Amino acid sequence: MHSKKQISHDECQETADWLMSQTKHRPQVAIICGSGLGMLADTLKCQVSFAYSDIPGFPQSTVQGHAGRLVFGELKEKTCVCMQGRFHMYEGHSLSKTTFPVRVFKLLGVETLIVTNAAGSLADDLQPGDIMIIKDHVNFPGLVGLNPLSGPNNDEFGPRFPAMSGCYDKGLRCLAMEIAKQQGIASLMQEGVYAMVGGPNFETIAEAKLLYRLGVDAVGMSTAPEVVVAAHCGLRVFGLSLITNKVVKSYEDSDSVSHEGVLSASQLRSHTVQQLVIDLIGRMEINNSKTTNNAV
Ligand SMILES: O=P(O)(O)O[C@H]1O[C@H](CO)[C@@H](O)[C@H]1O
Ligand SMILES: Nc1nc2[nH]cnc2c(=O)[nH]1
Repeated sequence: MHSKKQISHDECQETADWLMSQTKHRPQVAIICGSGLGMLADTLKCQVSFAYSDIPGFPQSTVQGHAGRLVFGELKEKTCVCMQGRFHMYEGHSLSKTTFPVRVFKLLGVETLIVTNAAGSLADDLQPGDIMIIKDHVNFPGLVGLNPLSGPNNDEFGPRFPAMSGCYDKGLRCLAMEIAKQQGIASLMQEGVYAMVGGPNFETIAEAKLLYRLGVDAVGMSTAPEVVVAAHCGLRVFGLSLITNKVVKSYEDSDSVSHEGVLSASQLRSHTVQQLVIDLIGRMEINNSKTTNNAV
């Protein structure tokens, strides 16, 4: 399952070329929507969308709440591409497949990647409905060698040993907090550390206690591989976790988490997340110039 075989630069290029032959949109910003957060894609103007099953080389989404569509369009004068549904390691995709879209985005000319996810909170002061700006992550699968960059390095994308110390852009984190204050939602927001675990089961109480002691603020089953690959190829990254549940970390607590609960909690706040992301895209500066906007 976790084959070391990397998807080659040529294979990524083939998919990018196919997409560029199907739409004149040339995205500057890519957005990966977390569980239940796919409605963000519906806000794009002049939309052109593709089912993942129609895109050469693309894996399929198998998780409820991940529609499986790639949507191109305009948002606040910027050209965007939005993944309505991401790929997770636990679905059985290799990590190279899981992160394949990120490299395709790079080849499409994307400069900034926005990742969103639904996550459980460990921090005492993060409640369901809160939004955590990801300032750093712990990539548990990566720490034991389940890393999308394992295998021969693809020098065309980036170096063998990429630094990860600044992988969540500080300027965008500050801008998001400023926007949250202006939108009156600052009380819902704080920065924190996201940990990726392999899933698909949720945490045992002992695992939850361990994560808590390690200083992890929120936990989920995605995002870190995408961010590692994005940082490797020089994309600027911004990440948000929508807190959908408290992780049960006491044997006295009879609460239990479910994916259905995660989806309904994320839908309750999806509009707030949307507004934040829309304004962030509107206010962020992009270095590469826009090549097209009005044609589909
Ligand atoms: O990380 P996203 O895709 O938002 O999804 C989160 O929600 C699912 C569990 O309910 C897991 O896939 C977890 O990673
Ligand atoms: N691992 C994990 N992933 C989640 N995604 C949403 N909530 C959770 C959670 O509590 N744990």
